[in-house]
Amino acid sequence: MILTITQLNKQYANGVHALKDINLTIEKGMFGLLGPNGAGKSSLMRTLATLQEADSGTITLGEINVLKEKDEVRKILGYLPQEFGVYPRTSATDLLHHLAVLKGFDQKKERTEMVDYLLQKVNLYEHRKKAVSSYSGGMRQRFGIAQCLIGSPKLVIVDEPTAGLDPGERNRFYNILSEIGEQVIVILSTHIVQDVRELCTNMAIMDKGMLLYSGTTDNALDLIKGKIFEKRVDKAELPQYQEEFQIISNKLVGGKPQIHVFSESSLNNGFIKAEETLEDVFFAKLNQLI
Ligand SMILES: Nc1ncnc2c1ncn2[C@@H]1O[C@H](COP(=O)(O)OP(=O)(O)OP(=O)(O)O)[C@@H](O)[C@H]1O
Repeated sequence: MILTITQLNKQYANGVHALKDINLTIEKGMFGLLGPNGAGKSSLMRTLATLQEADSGTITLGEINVLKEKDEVRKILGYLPQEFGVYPRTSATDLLHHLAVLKGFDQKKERTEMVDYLLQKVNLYEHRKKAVSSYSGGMRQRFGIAQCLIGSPKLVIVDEPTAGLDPGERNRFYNILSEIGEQVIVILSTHIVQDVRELCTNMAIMDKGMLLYSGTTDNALDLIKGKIFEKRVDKAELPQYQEEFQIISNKLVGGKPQIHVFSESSLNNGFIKAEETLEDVFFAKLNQLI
């Protein structure tokens, strides 16, 4: 099944043009959608999840016209929004049963098998009787994945799923997601570049409602190959470097700024060639250097 987005536009009543002529084709596997805050990622995700209307354009998922046949989409959609509410004092098992009933699973035996399977899949089976509202952030996100897998969706959308998770929980979450990505389309919307590098073969970069890149993560890295140089500098020297060079990132390493500079030609004076990262591509694209 292939998801095809064509000339998609959305402008909110306050005038913000959140989606500008978006064209994107997404196949089975993990797809990373990267963009800074306000780029339009959630607007796109919500439109795909049939939760809001577009002004113009088309979206097809296999044979389904997503913008028109919303019920058909919902049958094969799993959506994990940025924030999801849970009922207080309701156990994971009860909540999954409740959500499965809402999705039309009215046979208790079949539903119980599915709920148990999902709880095992996300490693929450031993915590199934605890209230979801008492779960840690990571457990809650794993529960979120379980609820979005009810009914074996063909399209899974997860919006900023790893914010606030510690490294161990993030890894567990990654592993579950990439397993799902072997079978269906998974769209991971995030501003965390590392999430995309580790999980996704294909990706897109969005900013201010526009699509700046779509393709493989490897091809994205090729765009800046040999053009990124790094140097550790003193804090006081930073403004001077900012004036002289195209600094695309600036991180503290051992308390000293380490700058990444984009340059078409080789740089000397203490600069060394950096190993290109997706973060460099991201910032180079946002700064319209490539
Ligand atoms: N319902 C709305 N009404 C008006 N403007 C909105 C609405 N939802 C989003 N926006 C605006 O549209 C733009 C895109 O927002 P969106 O939430 O899609 O971006 P995002 O990339 O998901 O950002 P974030 O990571 O912060 O959620 C922003 O400028 C935002 O303020």
